[in-house]
Amino acid sequence: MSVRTPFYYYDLTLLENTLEEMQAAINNPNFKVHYAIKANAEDRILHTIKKHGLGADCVSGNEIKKALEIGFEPQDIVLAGIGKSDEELELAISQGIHSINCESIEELEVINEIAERHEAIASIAFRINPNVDAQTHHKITTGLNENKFGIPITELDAAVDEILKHKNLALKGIHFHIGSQILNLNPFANLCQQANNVTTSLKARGIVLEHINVGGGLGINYTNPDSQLIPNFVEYFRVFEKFLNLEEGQTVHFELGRSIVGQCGSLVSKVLYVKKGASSNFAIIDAGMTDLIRPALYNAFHKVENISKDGELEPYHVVGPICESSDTFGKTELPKTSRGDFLIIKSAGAYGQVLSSNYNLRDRAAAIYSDDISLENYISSRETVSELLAV
Ligand SMILES: Cc1ncc(COP(=O)(O)O)c(C=O)c1O
Ligand SMILES: N[C@@H](CCCC[NH3+])C(=O)O
Repeated sequence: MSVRTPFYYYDLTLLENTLEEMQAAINNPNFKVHYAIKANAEDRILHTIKKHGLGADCVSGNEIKKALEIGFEPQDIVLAGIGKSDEELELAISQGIHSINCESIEELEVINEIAERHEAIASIAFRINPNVDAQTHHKITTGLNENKFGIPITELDAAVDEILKHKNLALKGIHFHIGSQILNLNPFANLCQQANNVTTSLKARGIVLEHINVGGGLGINYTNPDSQLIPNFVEYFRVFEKFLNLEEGQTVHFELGRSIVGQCGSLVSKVLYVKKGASSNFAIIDAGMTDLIRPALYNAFHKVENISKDGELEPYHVVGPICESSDTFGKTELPKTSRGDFLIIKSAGAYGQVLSSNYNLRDRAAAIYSDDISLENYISSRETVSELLAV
């Protein structure tokens, strides 16, 4: 198999197991998960997810097109985004997707105009900013007043007044998404409380919604991934079972991304050079921030392992080849590492490959899948440096 490093390696068995465990954790037939395509949009990943009965949460017209191409039914697709273009709204309305999550009162006018042109009634869910602290990294917090997302909860009444004026819009649901990589479940309980306040006040106006969309956000274990390859979905869904007040027949939508695909992907790279540094040696690898930007963007930690060597651990600063000082995968301990060793950067299945770029005019990393070749076979078939350089 001739795939040049760096490449993404996806363990499809782990993905299948994660999906099975997630579906088994759902006790309520009215709970439905839409996978957040933004986390990983590789065809084989999407086909696997679709096979397990999930819907698709999209944030652009191209994500809708991709979802349709994979075979997701329009009724299983939702669209969010604070800046949807007219073309994206046209696509969503002409395809008759399940709902458009509307993020501002200003957007309603535009959606109505497009729906009218299509002689359609657009199904709307208001994305509400609940001002709930997700207790995660500030750059991936989305549900605080200071964040750009959603309609402030204080403006909900005005938004309802506005939607009722438009004959081509139907208010079907509400939507929230408070942030990502959330490990403490309390914020989700707080979110339920806010959702209950909203449904109560809408009910007082005679409006009973078809669905409540609580977004995504469940985090994964980056520090010690092997100790928890599959997140605790049981506890996660239990929060919503316990705290969300539902009307008969009301459905609850979830938009999970990271918790489904995060642990099944690794970035596989090769050590190019080991050079002496001031406090520890630099292990310079052929993967960089163009392949996985999370460490540079959020100081995110991803566990790095040398899968070519065993032995006593030494400190290394693992860095990429890009001309940016933020192009680092952090300081860690590895067995004595040398040129040609394979290093894997773990937990890279979500917001990894999708966020890659070709800065420095670098090639983008390809993907290989566990059912094409196991990682062990791939590595052992390329043992010498000359073979490595020949791929
Ligand atoms: C609206 C919306 N839904 C769902 C998600 C998926 O979040 P996560 O990957 O944390 O589950 C995101 C990303 O944070 C989002 O912005
Ligand atoms: N890109 C972020 C998550 C953002 C999710 C999109 N709202 C990350 O890697 O953690």
